Amino acid sequence: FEGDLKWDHNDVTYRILNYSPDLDASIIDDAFARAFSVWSDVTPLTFTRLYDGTADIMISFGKKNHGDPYPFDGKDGLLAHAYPPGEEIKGDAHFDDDEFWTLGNGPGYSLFLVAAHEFGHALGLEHSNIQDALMYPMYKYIADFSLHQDDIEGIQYLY
Ligand SMILES: O=C(O)[C@@H](Cc1c[nH]c2ccccc12)NS(=O)(=O)c1ccc(-c2ccc(I)cc2)cc1
Ligand SMILES: [Ca+2]
Ligand SMILES: [Ca+2]
Ligand SMILES: [Zn+2]
Ligand SMILES: [Zn+2]
Repeated sequence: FEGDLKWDHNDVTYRILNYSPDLDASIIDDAFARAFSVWSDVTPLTFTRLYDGTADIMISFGKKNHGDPYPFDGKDGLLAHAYPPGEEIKGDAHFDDDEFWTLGNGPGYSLFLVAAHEFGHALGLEHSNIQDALMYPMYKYIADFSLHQDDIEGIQYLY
């Protein structure tokens, strides 16, 4: 998944291809929009939602084998993955629908937090070794989330 690529345009587009049954569609739409604004707040990037055709970041939920060489693994373990910027599958974000997607601190994983992390990868970021950074490789629930300086430096280095 690694690549030191970045988007060659700032007006990045995304499309939500399908939904998880765990949350209302409008809640999922909003979680993704908020996850994109985490990054647009600190860069010249804009994120525009498309409802058909091909967008840079094609978002989908899937289970186990879902059409690429990186199958998901059932509940827990792998939560999601996103490809670094580029054509076709590059930039796309896939979420494991064997997870229970939520927003609060209850059981399951925060779709907002995981999406914000995945979109970091979709923009070209790799993992951080700072525990409080969004791009740290381990999921943890954060109530009132804000980007860590390391995340900001990383994305501003690229864009
Ligand atoms: O890191 C990921 O994006 C995926 C895919 C992946 C696995 N190995 C690598 C190595 C390099 C990049 C991505 C991945 N791994 S994951 O176990 O599904 C995972 C997803 C999100 C997070 C995460 C979410 C929210 C916060 I805050 C911090 C980490 C940790 C781990
Ligand atoms: Ca793409
Ligand atoms: Ca999983
Ligand atoms: Zn995939
Ligand atoms: Zn990651």
